[in-house]
Parts: sequence; C-alpha cells; structure tokens
Amino acid sequence: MIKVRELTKRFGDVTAVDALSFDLRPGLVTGFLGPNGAGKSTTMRMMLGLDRPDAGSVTVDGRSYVDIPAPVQEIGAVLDAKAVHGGRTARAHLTWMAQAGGVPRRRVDEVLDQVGLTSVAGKRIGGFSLGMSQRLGIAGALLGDPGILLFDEPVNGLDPEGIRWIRGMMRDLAAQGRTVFVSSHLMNEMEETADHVLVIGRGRLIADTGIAELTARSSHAHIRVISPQADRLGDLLAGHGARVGTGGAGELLVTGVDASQVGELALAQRIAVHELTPVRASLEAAFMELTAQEAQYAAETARALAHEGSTR
Ligand SMILES: Nc1ncnc2c1ncn2[C@@H]1O[C@H](COP(=O)(O)OP(=O)(O)OP(=O)(O)O)[C@@H](O)[C@H]1O
Repeated sequence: MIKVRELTKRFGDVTAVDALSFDLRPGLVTGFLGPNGAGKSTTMRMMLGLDRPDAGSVTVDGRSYVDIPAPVQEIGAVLDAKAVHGGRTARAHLTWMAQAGGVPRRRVDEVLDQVGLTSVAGKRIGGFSLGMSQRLGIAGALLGDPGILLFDEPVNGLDPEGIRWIRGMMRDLAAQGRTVFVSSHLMNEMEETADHVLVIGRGRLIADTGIAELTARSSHAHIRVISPQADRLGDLLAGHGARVGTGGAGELLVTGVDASQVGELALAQRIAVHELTPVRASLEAAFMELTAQEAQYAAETARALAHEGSTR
C-alpha cells in the first residue's frame, strides 16, 4: 500500500503540491486527474524520490522510496517515454536498465514480448513512433516485475489503437493484483480505464472516489424503461415514490427506485416491459455536480478537465 501524507512542494511562489494526502490500493487502476499544471507530475516525481518534498511523506509498505533496497522490483514508472537515448536499440536500452536495476537479463526478452516489441528489438529507439516509445517505457517499468506502476499521461498524443492497447495493459496489470496509478488531464479518458479517481486542482485534493460510486450517486443516473403501456407504468411508479420523466415514445426515465423494483411492480400489474436499463451518469456530469457547491477552483478544475484539448 502506498500512503501519501500532507505532501507539499513549492517552486518559488508557486505551491505545486499542497498538503496532498491519499492511499493507493492494489488491484485497482487509480486515475490521477487534474488540468495541466495541477501538480500531477510533481507528485509522481516525489513518489519516486526524484523531487524532495518541502513537507509530508510518501511511504510504500511503510518505507520511503529511498529506503527500498531494490526499487525497480517494487515500483515501475513511465514519466516521459521520449526521454531515452535514441542511439540505442530497444534491447540494448532494456539490457542497460536491467543491469542498473539488478534484474536478470532474461527479463528483457520477456518484457519485449509482453509489450509487442520483439520484432523491433534490434532497431534504434530514435526511429520509434510515440506509441512504440510508450510501449518501450512500459517494458522498462515492467522489468523488475513490480507490484506498483506509475504512468504519467501515458496516452497523450497516441492514436486510437495505441490508446486501446495501453488501457488494456493497465487493466490487465491491475487484474494481476498490482497497484496502477495513472495521470491524465482529461476526464473522459479515465472513465473507461480507472476504478477509482483522485482529482486535484492547484495542488490540492478535490475528490477521492470510486468511479462507479460517483456516477451511480449522481442525479444524472437513471433507469430507462420501455413499455407499450408506458403511461400506466409511469403512474404506477410515481405512486411508489419514483420520479418519472418521459423520453421517446413508450420510454420512461426513472429515478428514485432501482431497476428490480421497476420490474417487480410491472410484473405485479401484468405490464409488459420491453427494456429496463440502468443508465449511469457520465463521469463529467457527476463530477460537475460534485464540485458545483464547492470552492471556485474545484469548479474551474471540473471545467478544464472536461473541455481541455487532448494535446498539450
Ligand atoms: N522544476 C520546476 N520549477 C518551477 N516550477 C515548476 C517545476 N516543476 C513544476 N513546476 C510548476 O508546478 C506546477 C505543477 O506542475 P506539474 O508539472 O506538477 O503539473 P501537472 O499537473 O503534471 O501538469 P502537466 O500535465 O502540465 O505536467 C506548475 O505551476 C508548474 O509550472
């Protein structure tokens, strides 16, 4: 378990990270959301011991990163996939990393295979596309078979196939019981990948919540019901405390009761139901609602996350 407590970092007058506290749990993809400049990279760098906090701490199973004897076997990270020596081949780069990290050399071919780069292992990295560089970065992070993985904006600038691949890889790593922490400045990107999200704005924590919990709790969540007797069913549901709106012909949009109650009530009155679908709120709608009553910076963060362009 990673525990971040009251983590703070200042650069001159700018407080990049402001008393940030959170835990990361294994077996989940935790999204780290915040607009550009919110403090995500700085937080990740402190988690890896690359920046020194002005205050606060990060511990991995009770120890700080610098006290871990073989760090690459506990935490793997991809901070900037392009920051590698372009003259080396992919295999030479990973072999050098394996030696530096005290990892057996046979792992090099294993991770090349795992990320689908075996056929270009002998090619120079300088000629790699962004998607290939991201795969190489992930291969490097996986070398020590670590239980914790940190990815800083891994899908930025990738094509849809590259994005799909990275999402699948993150989900697989979490399903293997690893802790996966991934930053993004776009809300819709996290909706499909993360189980849990931490949202920061101006270095401060705004939300720490499960995605399913956030979107199910939102007032935008509802049940879509289609019935040839929609009017009768609507009256029946309203009589049992539901709020009933209408959609298209024969369609009801119901809140305040769950799908099983709708089904049971319809059955009891012998009303045919052709469709009964719980519809979650989008992450964007749920988050806007969550922050609407909060500080202005929270609302600004919500808008920036929803509408910022996908490239920096
Ligand atoms: N080395 C540095 N020196 C001075 N200021 C810095 C430095 N690194 C980060 N900052 C500032 O700290 C704040 C947080 O930056 P950080 O890069 O952590 O944000 P971010 O959420 O990762 O955004 P981005 O996605 O744009 O990198 C910004 O105001 C940034 O300008």
